[in-house]
Amino acid sequence: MARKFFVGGNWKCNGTAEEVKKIVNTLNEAQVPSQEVVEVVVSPPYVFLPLVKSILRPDFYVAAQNCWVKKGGAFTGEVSAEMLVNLDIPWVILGHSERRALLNETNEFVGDKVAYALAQGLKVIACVGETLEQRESGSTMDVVAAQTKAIADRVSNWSNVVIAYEPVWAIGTGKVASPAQAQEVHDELRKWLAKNVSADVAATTRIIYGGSVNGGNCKELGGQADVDGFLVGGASLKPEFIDIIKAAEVKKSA
Ligand SMILES: O=C[C@H](O)COP(=O)(O)O
Repeated sequence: MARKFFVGGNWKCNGTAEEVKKIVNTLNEAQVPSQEVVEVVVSPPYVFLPLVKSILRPDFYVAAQNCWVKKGGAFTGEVSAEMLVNLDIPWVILGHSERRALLNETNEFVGDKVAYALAQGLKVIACVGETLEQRESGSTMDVVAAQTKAIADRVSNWSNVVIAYEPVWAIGTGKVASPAQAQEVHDELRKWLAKNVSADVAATTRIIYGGSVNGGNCKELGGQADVDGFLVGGASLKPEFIDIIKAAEVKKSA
């Protein structure tokens, strides 16, 4: 089964209601490849989820940027996976490096969240990636494997998981991984899945790249054999996000 190109826009903690409407209007008017070619998901801050869902074109989907690790209750400030399901929000981003670093989310905690969200029926964009220090010390694959293992230890059905490889040093820095660097890690990650999960999961799970993706570098990155799309931060707030969605065409002509 071919892996459908996936483009996610992570708006992080940005925007006013007016700005969000403007971004959605731009997306709604864009001519992009069909749903058969590319799956597009945008992830606004929590408070804007219902607004975005209500005005976004029907061939694009919404994602939350996080959710709680277990059933709701006395967890002030958290939003449960069940609430997202209740609002018909299909996707959630979990394990983003900003949350791992700023909110001390461990591999195990992220693994628990992924398993819980999937069990409630959400689809998950699970983020992994190494810091610059880890890359320079040669431990990129050990770090990414440990992050993925914490998920694999808790999840058996991978059909609703997209893995986002996001090297921390490339996020928001303008210092994008080279196509070869991205391909190398994606290939290693796929081999890790084949060895530790199954050949089928390795072949079918989409591994997308994130970190300073923009309208200029998306085609070459997207043309790599094991790069199945992108998780885009800064550029997803700009009209160039449409060019990034269109990069899905590189796989059609490959
Ligand atoms: O989730 C998205 C990533 O953190 C990438 O962000 P960026 O495109 O601004 O580097």
